[in-house]
Amino acid sequence: MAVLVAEGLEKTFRSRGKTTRAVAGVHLRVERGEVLAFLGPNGAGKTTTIKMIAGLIRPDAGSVRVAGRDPHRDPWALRQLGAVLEGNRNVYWRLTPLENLEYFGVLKGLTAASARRRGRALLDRFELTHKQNALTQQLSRGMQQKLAIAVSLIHEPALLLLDEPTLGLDVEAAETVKQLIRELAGEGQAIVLTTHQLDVAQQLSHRVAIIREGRIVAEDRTATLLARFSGDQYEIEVEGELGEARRARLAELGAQPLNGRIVYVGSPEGLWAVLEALRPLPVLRVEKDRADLTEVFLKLVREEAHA
Ligand SMILES: Nc1ncnc2c1ncn2[C@@H]1O[C@H](COP(=O)(O)OP(=O)(O)OP(=O)(O)O)[C@@H](O)[C@H]1O
Repeated sequence: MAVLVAEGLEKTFRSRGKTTRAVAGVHLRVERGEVLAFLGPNGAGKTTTIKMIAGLIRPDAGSVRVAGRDPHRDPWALRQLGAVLEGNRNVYWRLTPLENLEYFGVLKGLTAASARRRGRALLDRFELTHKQNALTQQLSRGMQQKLAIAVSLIHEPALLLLDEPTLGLDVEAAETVKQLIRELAGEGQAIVLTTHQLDVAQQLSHRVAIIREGRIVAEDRTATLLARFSGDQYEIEVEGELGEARRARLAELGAQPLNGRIVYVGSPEGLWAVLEALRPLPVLRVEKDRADLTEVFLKLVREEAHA
């Protein structure tokens, strides 16, 4: 069973005579152990969607099921959610990390003893034990972010919602948080990740959903989406002189020598013909042009804009 199933979500805001259709029929699905990167330009409807999933905004239409139940009707479903939204404001700066974990654990329905036990285990796991009695405001930003994630996991939720988990962190802290997210997913945690850092989304996500003007414009496995947008261009590097005859043959096949490389645009079968024509020159490198998530994102968002 999918941990999150959101279907046909819609939300229109009306304020001071202005109507904004923030979310216009969004479907999302996340399985156990899966990281879904939920991406979109500013104002696309991400936060509104996430808040509907988290039970914070009631949808005008559509449904949300977390571990099979509706967080808008069922407190049990709400307890299946953990969230770090809008920075790390889900922690109290004047409490210590352990106090934060105990406080939020009890708030989520754990007994004081089990909140403390689980809090200690999370501090250990997130390598924060040495800071358990320091004030949270005295921790580094990376440590505060790790604590925010630990707090969101105190009640062992089925679904974790993470908004910009690496924003503002230095390279090392960001790597630690990314590694943590990978490990959590590896242990079966279902995660929805919203971020404008597309490299982070590419590194962490199994699936990507891109929203624009309230609608999902692409939803697929990250690898599939990248492959779909990767070009048919190959670069080949060989050692030695090509010679006249070989150059002519390459031209027939649609391959062009360019700055010491051979550039070929075409099918994989055609590539074999090009390699055959290069025989017996030693091949140093064959590389396919690969799209990254930033290119995919920009193409999709622009494509839609022109549609
Ligand atoms: N409470 C509200 N009242 C009126 N309009 C709102 C409200 N919340 C959001 N909106 C509008 O709904 C649209 C979607 O906003 P939302 O915050 O969901 O976008 P987002 O994708 O999270 O953007 P960002 O990446 O900038 O955070 C925007 O046009 C926004 O101005």
